[in-house]
Amino acid sequence: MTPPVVVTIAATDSGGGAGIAADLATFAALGVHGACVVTAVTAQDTGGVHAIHPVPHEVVAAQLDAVLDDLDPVAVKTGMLATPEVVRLVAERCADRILVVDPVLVATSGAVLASDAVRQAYRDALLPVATVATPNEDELVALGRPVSTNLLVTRGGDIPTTNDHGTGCTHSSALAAYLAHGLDLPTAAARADAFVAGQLRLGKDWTLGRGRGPVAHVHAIPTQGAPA
Ligand SMILES: Nc1ncnc2c1ncn2[C@@H]1O[C@H](COP(=O)(O)OP(=O)(O)OP(=O)(O)O)[C@@H](O)[C@H]1O
Ligand SMILES: Cc1ncc(CO)c(N)n1
Repeated sequence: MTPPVVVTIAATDSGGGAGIAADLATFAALGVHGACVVTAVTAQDTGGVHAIHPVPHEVVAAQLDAVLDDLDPVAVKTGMLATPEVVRLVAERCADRILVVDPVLVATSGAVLASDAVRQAYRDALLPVATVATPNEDELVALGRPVSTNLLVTRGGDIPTTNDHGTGCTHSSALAAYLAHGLDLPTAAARADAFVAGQLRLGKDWTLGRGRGPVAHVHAIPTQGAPA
């Protein structure tokens, strides 16, 4: 059976925990084909965000045109959009699809990932056309109320771990994947919570990097067959 297509519009994380890496790993795990539109390149590790380099607007638009035209994704998930122009572009081009907006404004590390103009564009243009938005509590405050869309406010959880970098991206991607498979919003939301919890449990004792490690993006680590 041909899998549904979901496109993530987001930035890279050189540490592999958040952003596009998290999104594509989650899509693959949940049986959807993932396409990706890269909005920015970040220099990032388990300690924080060191640099952000936005991709030129026309290159973002060209990626989005290519994917929408050829692969016809049933669902779109947005992560870090980097500029107000890209926020508006997504609102214009993707309003007729399942649209999961993770308004990436503030990372768990506290790093500020968006300007005031980006925030304003979310409020004016993108949130009103979203199927659902998944701000964390800091982002909800930053967006200000009221926001006119279905809101699924994310907040940590009860699994004790410091390996939680990328949980927000993983959660919103899982939500988009389950919606793409046809589940209703409450069921998709419950499954997305369970998926993230399972991945957090898998990686809770890992020692990757010196800071807040990535949420697990693998599924089972083979004990046999690795090169000696
Ligand atoms: N410690 C935890 N135990 C169980 N579930 C968790 C935990 N941390 C996160 N989650 C799940 O992941 C979802 C997203 O987490 P959170 O709100 O912390 O993301 P975030 O702040 O956007 O993360 P990031 O900026 O690192 O991507 C939560 O709503 C919850 O379902
Ligand atoms: C690229 C990227 N997207 C999203 C987040 C939010 O955690 C992050 N830290 N980095």
